[in-house]
Amino acid sequence: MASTLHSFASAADLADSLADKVATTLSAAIAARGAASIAVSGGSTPKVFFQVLSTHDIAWDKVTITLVDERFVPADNARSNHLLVDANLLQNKAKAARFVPLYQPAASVEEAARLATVKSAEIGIPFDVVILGMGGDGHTASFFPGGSNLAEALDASTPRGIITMEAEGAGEPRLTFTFSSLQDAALLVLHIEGEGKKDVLAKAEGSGDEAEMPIRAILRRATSPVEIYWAP
Ligand SMILES: O=C1O[C@H](COP(=O)(O)O)[C@@H](O)[C@H](O)[C@H]1O
Repeated sequence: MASTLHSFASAADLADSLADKVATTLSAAIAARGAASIAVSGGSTPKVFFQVLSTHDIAWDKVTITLVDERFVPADNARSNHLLVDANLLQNKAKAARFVPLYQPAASVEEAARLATVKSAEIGIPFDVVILGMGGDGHTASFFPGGSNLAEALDASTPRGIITMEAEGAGEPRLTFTFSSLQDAALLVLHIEGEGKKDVLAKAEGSGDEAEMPIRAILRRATSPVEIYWAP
């Protein structure tokens, strides 16, 4: 499916525009079905966008928020994506939203993935909005190059849900929605910032294996168009 690049003069401009687009999409879903869903990324990039989105006038009590991926760490760990969402998105008007965490306090990451899959199945499919990020190594969600379950995660026939991922560049074991869960969102966004990420994107758009740069799976095979939001 095609992708469209939306470039902005600053990260603040990007955050305003992306928050407007997401708010409009969520509100349209609520008008049509009485509910809306959004899966967001962690990392350093989405913080300002989260803060702006949290102030939008949406029927947040009808919105379910989850994460595209998470570290196998509790929500009070400084590296938790849940913590980032709590501090920046589940604030202001968005406090009324329901949050479905991927981390579960289970004995193993595999058991946590199983429990998270059960809990996330209550969220309607497909997602109304998915916001992906991208690492400098071309990973997105927790689809890491060299990841322990990368082939399964990227296989379009792997069922919707959460699987585990371990990789050298990932730090802790990870929990990630599969490619099949994310690729058909009504609004599928790749949010990246900085010249370095633009270079990584250009490389990913070239030829080469998906396993080397897993973002290629989204760019090449997502059934929804990929809206790329970039600022320097
Ligand atoms: O590990 C992760 O990193 C990516 C990118 O993060 P950034 O700090 O370069 O913005 C993120 O999309 C993913 O959700 C996160 O778990």
